[in-house]
Parts: sequence; C-alpha cells; structure tokens
Amino acid sequence: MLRATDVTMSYGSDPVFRTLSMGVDAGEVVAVIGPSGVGKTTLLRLLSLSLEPDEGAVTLDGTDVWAADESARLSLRRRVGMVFQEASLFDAPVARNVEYGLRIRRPWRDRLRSTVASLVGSNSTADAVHDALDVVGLADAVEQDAGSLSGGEAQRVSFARALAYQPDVLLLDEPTSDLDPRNTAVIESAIAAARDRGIGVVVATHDMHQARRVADRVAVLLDQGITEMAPTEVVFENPSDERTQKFIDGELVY
Ligand SMILES: Nc1ncnc2c1ncn2[C@@H]1O[C@H](COP(=O)(O)OP(=O)(O)OP(=O)(O)O)[C@@H](O)[C@H]1O
Repeated sequence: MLRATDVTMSYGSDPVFRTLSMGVDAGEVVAVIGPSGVGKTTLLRLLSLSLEPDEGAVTLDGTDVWAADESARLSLRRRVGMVFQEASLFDAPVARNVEYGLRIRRPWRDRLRSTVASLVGSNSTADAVHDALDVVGLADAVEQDAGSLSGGEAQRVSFARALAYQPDVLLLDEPTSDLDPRNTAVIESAIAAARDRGIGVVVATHDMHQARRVADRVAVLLDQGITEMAPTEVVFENPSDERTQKFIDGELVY
C-alpha cells in the first residue's frame, strides 16, 4: 500500500539512504530496526509524505506522491498518521486532544458532515474518540485534563489521537522508549488492534524484543539501506544477510 522505492536521501552532503526500498501493506505490522542514527526517523518522515526524497519514489496505493500536485499530496498525507517518541498534548481535556486529530486530518467536507451529524443528534466524533480511547484503555479519562496524565498515559492518548481518524497507515517512532512495561504492553496491544482494523503499521524501534513481539515483518536498516526485510521469524532465526545476523547477535558495534 505505502512504498518507498529506490529512495536516495541526504542531509546536505551527508547521505542517509542509497536506493532504499521497503513498504507496508494493509493490515500488517512492519518493524524497522537498526542502530541509533542510522535513519529510522528519516525513513518515517519519508513514509509520512512530509520529506521529499532526493531520488526514487514514494507511492501510496500506486500514486507517486511527489509527482502528484499539492492538493492531491495533501489528501494522500491525510491517510497517514504518526505517533512520535514524546507525546505532545495540549492543556485541555483528553477528549479534546483526541478530537483534534480528527479535526485537522479530515477533509473539510467530512468535518462539515460530522458537524451537521452532531447537530441532528448522531455524534460520530464522540463515538470515534471514545472508541480510540477504549483501545488504549483510557475510555474513562475522556474528561480528565491532559496536563494531569502520566507520561505513559499521555503517550496512550497520542496513540488514540492518531487512531481516531482511521488512517490507512500508522507510523510510530520509538513509541515506547520512555515507557514502563505496563504502558508499553498497552501500546503494543493497541498496535495489534490497529492492524486488526486493516491499518498498515510501521514501528521504528531500537528494541529488538519489541520488534519480535509486535511485527509481522521486520526491516533491518543498516549501512544506508535495508539489508533485509522478511517475516519476523526469518529475520531473527534465519537471516540471509550476514550484517543482519551480526546486528541481531549484538556483534555489530556502531
Ligand atoms: N534535519 C537534519 N539535518 C541534518 N542531519 C540530520 C537531520 N535529521 C537527521 N540527521 C542526521 O541523519 C542521520 C539519521 O538520523 P535519524 O534521526 O533519521 O536516525 P535514527 O535512526 O532515527 O536515530 P535515533 O535512533 O538515534 O533516533 C543522523 O546522522 C542524523 O544526525
């Protein structure tokens, strides 16, 4: 569904990727693993359609995103949600924070439709907010002020905000690196719930155990490219690339 093909990318004269290719399909979880500084965040920015590659193509359902005009690109971008390493909520009730994702991401026609629906008593926005919060175990926190949440709860609300508007693809950048095991488990089960709803999920993580727990396929990012992309068991049990094996065995020092 979402694909980067032969992408080359540099910051100034510093190359990050050379002819990198990878993708995610609907209803699967792909984990991107690799050492710190290898380019996981840069890859997610490419997949979020906010960073244009120097060369190569990023396509969503076959449409070349950077060959499309500005308004088509905006529509494509709306189909992709992102959760960052740190939650950034504003000081308002939890429900308002989750709703915010719906408001900024939906095209204006949908927004108008949902405003009209709420006027006639059918409140699809409230349902979507409640449903997304339920997935992260915070349905009871709708009225709570976001400023009073713990770090882990705030991250769960960030996830709910991204989930609420039903993206086709969800990108997660180290979503649990600051969380305790309980909040990590909640986010991991929310990842599975997103997958079960047909969303394609890409999660960048430095935690190989997490990749093993959540992913259907794993992409290994090393040496300015994907050295291996395969079903999770294959990558961990029987990788075909020697560098992948060394990375997984902890023998590659960066
Ligand atoms: N805006 C930028 N301008 C210049 N260089 C950048 C920029 N963003 C990232 N880089 C460099 O590109 C490389 C890849 O960075 P990136 O943040 O994508 O890696 P990462 O794998 O996500 O790292 P980490 O796991 O530490 O977050 C790094 O060398 C980084 O210093």
